Amino acid sequence: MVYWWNVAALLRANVLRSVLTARGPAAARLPHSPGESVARLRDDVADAVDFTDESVSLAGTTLFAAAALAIMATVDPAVTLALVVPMIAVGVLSTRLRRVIGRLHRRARTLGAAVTAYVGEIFGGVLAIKTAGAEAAALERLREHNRRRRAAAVKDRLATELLDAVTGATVELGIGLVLLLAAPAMRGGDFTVGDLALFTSYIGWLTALPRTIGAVLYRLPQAAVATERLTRLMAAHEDAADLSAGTGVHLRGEPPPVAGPPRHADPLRVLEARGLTVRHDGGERGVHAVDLRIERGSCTVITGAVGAGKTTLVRALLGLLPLDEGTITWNGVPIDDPGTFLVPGRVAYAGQVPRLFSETLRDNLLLGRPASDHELGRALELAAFEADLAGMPDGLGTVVGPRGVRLSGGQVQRATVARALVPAPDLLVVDDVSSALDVETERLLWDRIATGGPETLLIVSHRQAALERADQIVVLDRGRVAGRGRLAELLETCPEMRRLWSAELIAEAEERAGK
Ligand SMILES: Nc1ncnc2c1ncn2[C@@H]1O[C@H](COP(=O)(O)OP(=O)(O)OP(=O)(O)O)[C@@H](O)[C@H]1O
Repeated sequence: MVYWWNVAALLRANVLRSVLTARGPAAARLPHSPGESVARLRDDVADAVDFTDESVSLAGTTLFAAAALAIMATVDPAVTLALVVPMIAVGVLSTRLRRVIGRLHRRARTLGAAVTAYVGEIFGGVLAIKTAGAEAAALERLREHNRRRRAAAVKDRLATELLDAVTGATVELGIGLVLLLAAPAMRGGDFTVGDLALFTSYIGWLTALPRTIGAVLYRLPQAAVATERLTRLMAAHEDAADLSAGTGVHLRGEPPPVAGPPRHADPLRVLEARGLTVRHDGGERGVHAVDLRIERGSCTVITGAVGAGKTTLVRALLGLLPLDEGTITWNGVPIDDPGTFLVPGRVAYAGQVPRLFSETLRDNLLLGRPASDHELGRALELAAFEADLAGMPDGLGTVVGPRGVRLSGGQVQRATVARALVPAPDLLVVDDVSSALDVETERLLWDRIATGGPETLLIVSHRQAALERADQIVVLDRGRVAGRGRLAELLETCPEMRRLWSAELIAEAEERAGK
């Protein structure tokens, strides 16, 4: 049991290590639904470990069976040979059925993961389903997913049980054969009662062999499917050897302390991107040939209409999305893998959709890194969170609930910004926080960050407070740069900026009037 869980932990840790640290954007490797990834870490890991578990006993069983066979052959070679024949037949049948079982198993796993993914979506969207009155439709869809999964699982199970039954039947067949073949020899006195006792006790060892081989054989295609599905979550250059490599997984006792992000030798002077192009699904949507130059101490604001490509640009720059074209340099030196270079220590990122974990506020800010309460307090103050913290009886020990449900949307958003500020990055990147923050709170946030936060800022925003303080605004329109410069210049030269600005003035005036 300990072996089983240790191997499972090793496989899961290796997949997670690769997802979190391997070069290249992890988003490109993960399936669209988190439920599918979870299903792989649960079911495929179990399949792979079951196979290795069975394989361990194969060596011992083979040794005992070989010894039993040798002893039995010296007593009566003919009867012994007759016992070997059905075992070979089982071996041949197993080999034949392997491909079929592999196909059926792959289908069962895919449909099983679809059910998990859909249940995950239902839990994530309970409110949306209820407000749309779509409970019946959602449940019917779940039933349909389940029906398909059940049909595939029954076929998969039938095939494996059939093979198991056939291998099991060879034991009974073997005993019958010994009785049948040894009867004449016993009558003639050549096969003694002692020989019969020896054969019937050894037959167990002998028949354990096809049973074990059968178990290994029918688990082999399942393990192959599982290994393939797990390695597909890992970086492109990693394979089954990396999946099972002993990479120092800590299995017993207290885990060692996590080191904070390293301070890098070459602090930011200028981060430059040229010709950044991302085509979502190979089409027009995304960003096209965007240049960006971010100098130390500057505030750059990316703005544009809904769907203009702002998030895509930021994520492409940070290596979170695969680039179709473009180069990125740090102080003039090309970065060949932004995903592992533009990370805490150099850059911190607060995404548009904030993610908190079901832990305390302190753990959410630290994420395992070392930092004093004083440093946390400073980050929270920069993120305009200190008044909220003062109102929390448990302070930094407040448990925020799954995804931070016990906090307001604005608190989750600002806690995420505070988390990005804890490691005091060279460059702070914040994607549109305005959906959860009112105009005044957002203004306070930018004021605080501008006076006491990181020197260099890259902000996605359409708010006046951000646009007015920008040294450089990049206006995106349908994935392309429509204008670049300070607000005053752009209001003169860029029609898209004028349109966005007047829409923003109206929206903020309405918000202040409480509409
Ligand atoms: N993963 C994806 N797959 C396919 N299309 C995508 C994907 N992500 C974004 N898009 C599309 O690319 C375009 C740009 O999206 P993006 O999220 O970058 O815009 P945005 O300016 O950040 O929008 P918003 O203001 O709503 O945040 C949109 O048309 C969007 O539908």
